[in-house]
Amino acid sequence: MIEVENLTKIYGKRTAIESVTFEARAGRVTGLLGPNGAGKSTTMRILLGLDRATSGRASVLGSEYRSLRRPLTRVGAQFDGSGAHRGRTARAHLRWMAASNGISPARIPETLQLVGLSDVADRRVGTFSLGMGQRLGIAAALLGDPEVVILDEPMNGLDPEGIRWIRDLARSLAGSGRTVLISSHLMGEMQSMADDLVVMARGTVIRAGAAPSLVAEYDSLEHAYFAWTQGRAEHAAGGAA
Ligand SMILES: Nc1ncnc2c1ncn2[C@@H]1O[C@H](COP(=O)(O)OP(=O)(O)OP(=O)(O)O)[C@@H](O)[C@H]1O
Repeated sequence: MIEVENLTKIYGKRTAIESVTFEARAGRVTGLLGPNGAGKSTTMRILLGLDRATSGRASVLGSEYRSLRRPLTRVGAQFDGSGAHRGRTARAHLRWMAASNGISPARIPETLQLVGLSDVADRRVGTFSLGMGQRLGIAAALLGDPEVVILDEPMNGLDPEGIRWIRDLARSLAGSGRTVLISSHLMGEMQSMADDLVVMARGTVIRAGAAPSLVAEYDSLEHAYFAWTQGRAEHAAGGAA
């Protein structure tokens, strides 16, 4: 369970997010959507204790992330690719993460298998494709077998097979009772993956709720998304002057 309540973050004179409120529930995939600059990453960073809120509250499993004990066994997050050192192998990266978080080494081969990296586990991360790097980031998120999984643009750089894999993974994580929060710009994928949606624009939540009812009056999530966010992107799309 993720609860975000009246969350506001101000950087200098810039309000990145304002009074953001939503929940992501256990057993469901919650899709976080919004144009560039909407505040999705800021919200996720605060949820993960990587940044402090100016005001408001963000809790995971009933506590602030920073106060969770052995957080990687409670909350797994993939943010900005894998974050692994380029000179390390995938296995060594996971070994280091497991050792520094009290996670059983037995989880390393299991997780490598789960993300499809067993065959390249002993290659240096610097030789990985974008998609392999994404898979390693997801492996790190799942290593501690957490109850809450947060994925920021996990489909970036993945081929169609990889995208389908993420969709199935998200569904199976939610199917086993986990809370899954995913941000993405891929509307077709979000439509087939998300039970609930949180749509942000210019730092605020403009729609939140069960995906089927939010999208009901539109042909697709993509149509709905454009109707909701029209004129609310931080930067207007370039056109002829
Ligand atoms: N460290 C920072 N200092 C100043 N402004 C920031 C900082 N981080 C984010 N912002 C601003 O806060 C707003 C929200 O940015 P954020 O990265 O959270 O959006 P986003 O929805 O994740 O966008 P994207 O889809 O491009 O990743 C933007 O206007 C951004 O410029």
